[in-house]
Amino acid sequence: MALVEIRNLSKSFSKGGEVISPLNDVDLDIHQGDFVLLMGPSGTGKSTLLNLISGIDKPDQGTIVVDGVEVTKLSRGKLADWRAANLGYIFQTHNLIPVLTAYENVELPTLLLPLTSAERRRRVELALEAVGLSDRADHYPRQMSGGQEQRVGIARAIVAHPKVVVADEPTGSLDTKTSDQIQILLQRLNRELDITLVMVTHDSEASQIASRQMVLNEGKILESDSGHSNGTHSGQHVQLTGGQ
Ligand SMILES: Nc1ncnc2c1ncn2[C@@H]1O[C@H](COP(=O)(O)OP(=O)(O)OP(=O)(O)O)[C@@H](O)[C@H]1O
Repeated sequence: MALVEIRNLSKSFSKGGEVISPLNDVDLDIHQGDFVLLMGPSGTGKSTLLNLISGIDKPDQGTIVVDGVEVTKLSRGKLADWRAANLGYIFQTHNLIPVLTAYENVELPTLLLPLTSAERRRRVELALEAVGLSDRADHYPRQMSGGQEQRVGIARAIVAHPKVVVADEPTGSLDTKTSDQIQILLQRLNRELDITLVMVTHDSEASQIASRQMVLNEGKILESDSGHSNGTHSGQHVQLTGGQ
């Protein structure tokens, strides 16, 4: 069984008296450990698909099942709980809270989970370590570079140990060098922590780091076979579980 099963998914919007249908009867299976790249021209529904997978928006038709839970059926209240425990979201602009430190920004999502304070601290420390920012825990966003801020955004997305992490153009606001570093970090998190990732990008070079590559156009998803196989990584392994 796939980790994410999308069936007959359709979504339309009314815009200026016109109906736009970015997703039209879409089927897609995403498996545990996949790193899916979602590409396509502007306005073709890539963000719409991420918002449906993460339960931020509801489809007009179709179902999304994540690890056996039909997300498209959950009530608003249940969706918030489900999202806190199962879904990580990496934004293009990291959306960090400026008056909180890196540690506090990463800790935020864990406050919604039933964790002891010791377990919460352990998870935040491991997430910061996974993105290479343990030494910046007490820094505020204004004291960090754009790349470091995005690392905090990534730590925040993985701290709850979500089943799926979606990323909407996570390198879209970064320079080429920083963007490459963030992509390599995402690849490591995918390979070493087995984090399932769905990433929207306009950067065709990102096909180097993903295991599957898809293009969304005219309401449909087409998968190309140019993604890289998700082999075992031989480098030093990071971990989110603290070895337990
Ligand atoms: N809430 C909304 N109300 C009306 N139209 C919407 C809404 N959300 C998205 N759309 C429209 O749906 C289409 C798909 O939008 P979406 O943001 O998913 O595209 P995208 O592929 O992510 O684009 P980009 O690459 O530019 O970010 C666009 O025409 C957009 O204007």
